[in-house]
Amino acid sequence: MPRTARIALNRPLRRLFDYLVPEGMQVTRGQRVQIPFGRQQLTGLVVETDVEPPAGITLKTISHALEDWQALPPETFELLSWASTYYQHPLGECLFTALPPALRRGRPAREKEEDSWTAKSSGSELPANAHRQKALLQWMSQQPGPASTSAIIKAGFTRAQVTGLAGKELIEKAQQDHNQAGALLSPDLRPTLTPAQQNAASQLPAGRKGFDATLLYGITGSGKTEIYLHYLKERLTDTGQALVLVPEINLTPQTVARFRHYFGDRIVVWHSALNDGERLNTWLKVRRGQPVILIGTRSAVLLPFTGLETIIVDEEHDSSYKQGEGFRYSGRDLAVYRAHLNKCPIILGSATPSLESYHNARQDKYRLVKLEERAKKAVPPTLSLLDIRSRPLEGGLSRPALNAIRDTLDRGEQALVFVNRRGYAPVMMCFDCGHMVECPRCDTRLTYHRRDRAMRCHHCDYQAAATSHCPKCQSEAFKPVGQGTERTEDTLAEAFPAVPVVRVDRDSTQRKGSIQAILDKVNSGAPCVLVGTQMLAKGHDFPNVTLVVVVNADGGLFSVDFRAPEQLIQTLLQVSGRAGRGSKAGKVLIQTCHSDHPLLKSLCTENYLSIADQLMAEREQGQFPPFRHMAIFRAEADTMQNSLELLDAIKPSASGPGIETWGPLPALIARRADRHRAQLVLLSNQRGRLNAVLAGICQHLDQQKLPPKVKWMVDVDPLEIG
Ligand SMILES: Nc1ncnc2c1ncn2[C@@H]1O[C@H](COP(=O)(O)OP(=O)(O)OP(=O)(O)O)[C@@H](O)[C@H]1O
Ligand SMILES: [Zn+2]
Repeated sequence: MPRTARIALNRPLRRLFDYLVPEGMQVTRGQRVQIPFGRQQLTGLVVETDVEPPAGITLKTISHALEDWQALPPETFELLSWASTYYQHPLGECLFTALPPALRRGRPAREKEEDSWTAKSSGSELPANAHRQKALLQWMSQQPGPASTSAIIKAGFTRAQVTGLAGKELIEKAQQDHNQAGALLSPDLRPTLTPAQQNAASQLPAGRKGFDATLLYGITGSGKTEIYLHYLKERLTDTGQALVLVPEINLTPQTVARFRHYFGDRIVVWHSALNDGERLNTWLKVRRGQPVILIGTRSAVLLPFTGLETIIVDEEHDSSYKQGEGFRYSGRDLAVYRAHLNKCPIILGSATPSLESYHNARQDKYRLVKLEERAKKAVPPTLSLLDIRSRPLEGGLSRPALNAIRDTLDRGEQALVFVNRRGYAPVMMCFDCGHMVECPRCDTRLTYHRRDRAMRCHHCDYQAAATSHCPKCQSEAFKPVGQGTERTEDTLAEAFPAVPVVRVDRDSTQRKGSIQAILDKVNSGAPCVLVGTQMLAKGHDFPNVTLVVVVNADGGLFSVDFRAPEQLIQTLLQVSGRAGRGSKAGKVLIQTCHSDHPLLKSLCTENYLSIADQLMAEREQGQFPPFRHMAIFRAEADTMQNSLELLDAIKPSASGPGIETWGPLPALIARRADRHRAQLVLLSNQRGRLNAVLAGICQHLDQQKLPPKVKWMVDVDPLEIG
């Protein structure tokens, strides 16, 4: 009998393709092959061999194998195929997500040598008309480190300009930067664990064999990173691999530097800022089984480890672990499954654990280890609510808050002001006719960005020039309403002209290297005020920040999303946790119009776990996750009717014993980028049953001929509803 293989393609298709295997070729599951497909040659991945092809079909033959080893080793393959079923995402796309872009395109799996460059001059010696070369030098001087040739070309310059500058010796070749920063620290300079840390560390799994999950609840500033380092030092063998998942790398470069102090070159990083060459090289290192400790964001969980000995997920509650589109996996949850497959321990660490993980700990599925003291001599900050109902505000800040900032600066310390919104103001309103400027493509208002005189939609890419009068009635009583980071920045700059006011949000950190410049300024310790969004809440360790002001805590208090209270508390505690991490005590002022709200009150008096217990009771009462499993079918179409019709049609198959459905209903933002969105929510306490129902509906929808403008997707364990 001729040999056959079943192949997955990088296509959104819930089907696989059978091919003949040429005489003498060895193929195994997970291997890359080149196949004829229509008139093209495509890269495929072998899913099964020696299959029985459907009768009556003439099979084509595999052209060749791209290598004689499996690009996806067995555990990685199994992880992805499990994820494909769990998240109801086509297997081909899941598998290809785990390959670096070069390998997806069928390129050879060989290390890519690439030159990187640093500028040696500002270009003053260049002739006046050498505009592009000057621009390139300027661009290079703004980069955080050496720039690779491909990054330079990606930024719009040419290879000729690079060779030109190199010929004039205005730039020079450099060592690649990504895996260099942070040198090995001599062991006697490493901190010894505090007694509280030692106690926590002693409860971590001793053996290396077998699945074992720990939830490490360590308050902000308790030194969880130090625990991870000691743990790895003790448990990891010289030949083993470790995976450390983090929500963000670029925002907190000091975390990687601390790992390098312990492990030097064994540390490799994986994140979205790597170029294709760096991705391929790192991927190959992991695939070859080199004993790396890989620090990476979400998708690092899909790397082809072959000798994984332990996994750490830092800030495990962070929503960035969940992929928001396409293959909507949770990096944290896949990490847990990966630890199962690898039979290795996993540590999930956070000061504000997700209710999902905490639920697992309460059910004894995870061991709970607590670390409730700050490292060094720091004490947790004191939190208080500042009722702003009848207070005049300047740029969102009340007098007492401004006074507290002044006192902090006068003492030579730093203050951090948290605002939940970037831009200048969330809406522009006419005080004559009441008109509020909306996005023409979405059911949202436009945010006013004063720095670049624009009004932008934060939900689609729409933008318009800002005007000084109402576009509807031409009145000049046309004003910004509400707070954004830019507006608070202006108020602070005016109130404290003698100190730098540093804004940290997606707009101010877009340029490469800007985050580093900001961190350098703050780490110098000189008095300054930081103002920013969420970005400031994440893992930073600024020892001289002693005051945190939350401009408005009320956003999440009355949301329809059942996760909103959990997320609000997590954000407030994380941002509060930036205060008083050094030797000086920290203080947190939370401005609110609801100072008698029980949730905010408990924030000031109770620890996170006891608040989590209360939130958990509410979840249990409403039978929300983690007490039931949730999935959402979303539909998008040119009209709301089309979206609702699609969901109405699947509702009967979604409703059955053991499954509750809500909807279909229009989404909270019903129109987004001119697409009308609706959703159908499914809830069940039987994961298997829910999964089977989802699979049936997906299969059915795949076979439907839908109108061209109608799209659907399924989100399992969604983080956002609405
Ligand atoms: N045993 C120790 N001795 C001295 N300093 C320590 C020790 N452990 C941690 N630190 C210091 O304490 C500070 C806080 O540690 P770390 O950043 O690891 O906290 P964390 O638990 O990750 O906090 P968060 O959750 O708020 O990000 C750091 O500056 C770290 O260097
Ligand atoms: Zn829009």
